[in-house]
This record gives sequence, structure tokens and C-alpha cells, in this order.
Amino acid sequence: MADDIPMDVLSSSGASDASSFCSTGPTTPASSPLFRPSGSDDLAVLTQLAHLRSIESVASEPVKSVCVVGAGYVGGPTAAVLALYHPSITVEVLDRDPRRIQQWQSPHLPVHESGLETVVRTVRDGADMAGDEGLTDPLSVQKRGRNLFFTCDTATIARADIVFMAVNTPTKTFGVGAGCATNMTAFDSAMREVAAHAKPGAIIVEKSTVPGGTAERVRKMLSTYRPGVPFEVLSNPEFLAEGCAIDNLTAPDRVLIGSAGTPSGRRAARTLANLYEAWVPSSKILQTNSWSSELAKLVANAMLAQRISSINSISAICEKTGAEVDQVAHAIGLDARIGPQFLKAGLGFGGSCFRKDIASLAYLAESLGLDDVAHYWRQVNVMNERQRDRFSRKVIDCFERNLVGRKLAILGFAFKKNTGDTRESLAVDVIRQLLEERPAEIAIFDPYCRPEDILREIMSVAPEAVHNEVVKISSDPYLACSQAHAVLVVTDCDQFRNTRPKKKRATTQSVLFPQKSPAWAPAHDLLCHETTLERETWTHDGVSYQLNAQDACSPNCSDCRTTCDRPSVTEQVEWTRIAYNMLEPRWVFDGRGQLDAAELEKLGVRVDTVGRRTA
Ligand SMILES: NC(=O)C1=CN([C@@H]2O[C@H](COP(=O)(O)OP(=O)(O)OC[C@H]3O[C@@H](n4cnc5c(N)ncnc54)[C@H](O)[C@@H]3O)[C@@H](O)[C@H]2O)C=CC1
Ligand SMILES: O=C(O)[C@H]1O[C@H](OP(=O)(O)OP(=O)(O)OC[C@H]2O[C@@H](n3ccc(=O)[nH]c3=O)[C@H](O)[C@@H]2O)[C@H](O)[C@@H](O)[C@@H]1O
Repeated sequence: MADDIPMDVLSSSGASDASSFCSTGPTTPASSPLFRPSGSDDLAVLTQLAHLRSIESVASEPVKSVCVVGAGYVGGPTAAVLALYHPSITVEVLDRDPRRIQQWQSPHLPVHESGLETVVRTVRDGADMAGDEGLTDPLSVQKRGRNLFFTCDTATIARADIVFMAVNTPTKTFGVGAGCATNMTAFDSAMREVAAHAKPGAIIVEKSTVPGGTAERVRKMLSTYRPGVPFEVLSNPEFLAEGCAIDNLTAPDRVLIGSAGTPSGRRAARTLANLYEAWVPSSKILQTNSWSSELAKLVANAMLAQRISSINSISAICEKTGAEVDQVAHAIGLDARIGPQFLKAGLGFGGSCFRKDIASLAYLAESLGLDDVAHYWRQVNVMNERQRDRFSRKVIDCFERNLVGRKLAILGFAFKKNTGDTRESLAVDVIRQLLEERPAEIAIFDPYCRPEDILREIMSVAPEAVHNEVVKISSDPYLACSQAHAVLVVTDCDQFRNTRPKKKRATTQSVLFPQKSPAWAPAHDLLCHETTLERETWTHDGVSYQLNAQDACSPNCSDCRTTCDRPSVTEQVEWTRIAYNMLEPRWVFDGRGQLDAAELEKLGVRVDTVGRRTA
């Protein structure tokens, strides 16, 4: 039995739906070409009829139930947003990891994203809601039921009209294609569950980033496991970026849907487009064939990453000349054909996707015999690794290649700001290289990462440093930097700046909902997230929601303990305080080019900035 799902959900669309297509007698009149009055042909006719009905149902029947397989950074937020915009659809998120599921059901969500908790609580726990009249008038308040559920029970698949596949697709580390090809183990194992349980006519949607041709492979897989049963397979890659997932999901630049191009494939694509049209303008929903859609996802990431490697290659030139990389980036970004985004030089790109998606693209090119193309894209990853090496080397050189006895502080461990994701953290490589020089201590502070995640990543490259407590995690930036000979800014967190960040431009959300919605940003910033009689309220799209209180955790909840230990730094750090407690030679290495070096130098520290020649 699925966890925590009301009985009416289970009874209205149980697994029996799947068989009901076959057990219902034909209603086709005798004159129909499908009708054969007798004998062994009956079964074939019934099967054919069932298929026709289930294919038809893809387009004609409203979607009542959605299953998202994979409760990760993509699956969780995607399911929550889908549930928010479709209160009448039951959204169930399936994961094989019980710990993840338990966290999604608790106050301690496994993913840190601005605005996510508010959305999850609204749809997972239900809320009171009211329109313009507001929540103060009891007569205008309505109940919003719960329609987001998290479970480990694969039976949930059988209830779904649409199944989104959002499991991890990392790089293969073994066998043919090791280091480049996509490891499809998780995807294929989840697909086998889907093939076993999905009801006829279900639409299977690839949300995961997969190699080109996967939709075709999935179609074959389905026809092997469930011969003769009709399913539609769509590609619908996700383009959200971590740290702004809710903004990206609620106001995407585009939604891409790839289908088989057959009439039923197009109908399935239309059904999926209808779901999105609840909040995305139809002009932003693109339909292509599956291959184009799958390839477009890899190419989008490759092109973004390529810009970063390009500007970082220029930063290397700047560091040896009088040019400043930010000035160069600004000057070229003003050309409308180039544009200003993704030109920020730094330590290179981290995160779970850019490197692996470029490797997958290069592997595809290589498998097609296009070695030059493969080499071209691989260079983007090569440049990226060199960027980190250059940074670590610079730190070591500034200490005349002797870090013995020195304390280094690392500000930021996540691969970018506003996330607690430690996968492919840039800091790991830097720390690994610095540890080779045997410093006395490396202290790490990050405002969002869990200490256990940081330690796990470092354990994978330098277990001894963790055991010997050379590497320490601090929940306080000032403690981390106290008595440090150098401070390295590794993540672009606004908390680490020494100047006010530039004002954010209005999000596209405010364009989408000009009058009604005050946009998500204020909701995130909790400006319209207030506590009224101890119940929090928030407003979106002209509707005010009053959240229900969350169930209390057990007294020995380990997540509560971790949360208490975690930093509460949301304000900018005071560099005066940091500088005061540093030891000579008081180096600050700005790996993200976001500090005002001249201001910092007034505090008596030496500053080295990526993409600028050191004074
Ligand atoms: N993280 C991101 O920002 C983005 C990721 N993507 C793509 O989305 C996909 C998912 O990425 P993330 O959410 O970051 O991964 P993740 O690792 O955070 O989550 C994947 C989840 O799938 C679960 N899982 C694995 N095998 C399963 C199975 N057989 N049955 C049920 N659950 C299973 C895992 O337990 C895990 O919770 C990847 O293909 C990734 O490339 C796409 C856009 C953005
Ligand atoms: O497929 C994915 O997983 C996602 O990958 C990226 O999203 P994400 O990796 O979450 O974050 P980005 O904002 O793209 O940053 C990636 C890395 O590049 C770095 N970066 C970014 C921009 C820049 O100008 N310079 C730069 O060094 C960031 O600090 C970070 O380490 C893409 O932006 C998403 O569109 C895509 O869906």
C-alpha cells in the first residue's frame, strides 16, 4: 500500500484499472469491422479493441493521476509545481530510497530551494485559501486538499495516466564508455518497474537527461516487457538550474516535448502540453521529434558550459596581462549577438550535469565516427579542470610552495550559490590539491551544505585528512576564518560579498501574472509569507494560502539536530571581522571574482582575484 495516500485516491484508480480494459466486454456493434462473432479470434479482437480504447484515452480523458519516479532535485520540485497548478490531479512521487521519501514527508526537505518548502507544504499538507477577499473573511476561505504524496511503493505507477522519469543518469564509471557514456542503470531499472506496472495507454515521459535515441529504446523495452500493450513515450527534458528551481519551473524559458510523431504520439504530446498550459503560455511550448528533444537538452548544457570555459580561458590571459576579465566580459556581452549571461569567470563550472552531459555528447559524436566533434566538446571539460588546477596552483605559489603549518579557510562548498548540493563541488578538487601540500588545517564554511555531505565528498578524495581532522567543517564563517593564513572564496554566495549585490531584475513570473501575482521572488524572501495567528500565509497568482502546521518531528530526529548545528548566515559576512582575525600573510583568494578588491585591501589583506593580474 502506498504511504499516506487517502483511500479515495486508491479506490478511484487502483491497479485494477490496468486489467479493466481487458475484462470489459466489447461494445462494438456487429457491423464493425472489428467484430468477429466467434472462436479464438475473440481474444485478439478484445486486445485490439482495448488498445484502441487506451490509445484514445491518452487524448480524450482528463489526466487524473501523475507519478514522478525519482524524488531528487528535479523530481521533487517538478512534482510540487505540477501539484500546485493542478489541484485536481493526484501527484505521487516514487523513490527507492526510503530516507529521501521520509525527508520529503517531513519538515526537513532533502533539497534546499528558495520557495520550495512553501509550495510543498501547500500541496502536501493542504491549506486554507482565499482570493482577493483575503483570508480574514471566513466566508471566502476554502480548503485546498492534499494532492502531493511521496512513496516507495511501486504500485503507485499503476495509478498514473502520466509517468515522469526523473531518476539520476550519471556518467558510466566502468566498462564500455567509462568516463563518457551515460550510466543508464538507475533509469533502466526504474523503466523495468514502469513497464511492469504502468496501465495501458499511460504516457511515459523522460524528464531525466538521457542519450539521444533513448525514447526509441524505451519503446522497444516496453514492447518486450508488455508486448502488444500500447504506451506513448515522450521526451520532455528539464532545464531548471539549481538555486532557482521554483522560478525556472514556474516561468520556464520554454518547455520542450519530443514525440514519435505518430498520431497517437502527437496526441500524447498534446496531453502533456495541456498540463503545462495551466501556467506556461502555449507559445513557449515547443514540439519536436524525440531525438531532437533529447539532443537539444545535451546541447543546451554544452553551449552554456562552453561559454564558461571560453571566458575562463580568457581569464588565464588576463592574469598574465593588464586586462581584467570582468571588463572584457562586460564589453563583449553588450553585443546583442553574444549577450551577457554565462560569462562570469571563476573556478569553472561544477554541479552534477554540465560535465557529464558534455561527456555524453562527446561520446555520441565519437560513436558516430565524428572524432573531431568529440574532441571539440571534450576540450570544454578539459579547460574546466585546468581552471581549478590553476587556482590551486596560484594559492600554493603565493605561499612559496610551502603550506606546511598553515591554516586555510574555504568559504563555500556547494557548486554554486543558493543550493546545498555538493555534487561535483569545485571545492573538492581545490581542497584535494591543497592537502597534498600538508597544511595544518583546512576549515570549511558553507551556508547551505550539510556537514555530512561535505565530509562524504572529501572522504572520497582524502579520507585521511578527514580522519586526522585536518579538514574541519565549521557552522560559523568567523570561526572558520579565525587564525587563517588565507581565505579562499570558492562559491559565489551573496553572503561572501563585501559589496551589496546588484538589484535583481524582475522575474519573468511578474510578466506572466502581471496584476495578480506579486511574483515568486517576494514569496521566497518571505515578504508576503507572514505568520498570522501562528499560521504562515503566502500569496501566489491572486490566491492567498494559509499553511497548515507541520507534524512535529520525533524528539530524537537526527535532521532536527543537524539543522540546529547548521549555520544560520543569511546576511553578508563582515569582512572587517574576518580580516582582523586572520594571520599574516593574510591572503584572500577570490575564486569567483565577486569581491571588491580595493575595499578589501583597505582592511590590510592581500587579494588575488580570478582573471586579474595579482598586484
Ligand atoms: N539537478 C538538476 O539541476 C538537473 C538535473 N537534470 C537531470 O534530471 C535527472 C535527475 O537529476 P537529479 O534530480 O539531480 O538526481 P537526484 O540524484 O537528485 O535524484 C534522482 C533520484 O532517483 C532515485 N532513483 C534512482 N533509481 C530509482 C529507481 N529505480 N526507482 C525509483 N527511484 C530511483 C534516487 O534514489 C534519487 O532520489 C538527471 O538525468 C539529471 O541529468 C536535469 C535538469 C536539472
Ligand atoms: O541540466 C542541468 O542540470 C542544468 O544545468 C545547469 O544548471 P545548474 O548546473 O544547476 O547551474 P548553473 O547556474 O548553470 O551553473 C553551473 C555551474 O557553472 C558556474 N557558472 C555559471 C555561470 C557563469 O557565468 N559562470 C560560472 O562559472 C556556476 O557557478 C556553477 O558551478 C543549467 O543552467 C540548467 O539549464 C540545466 O537544466
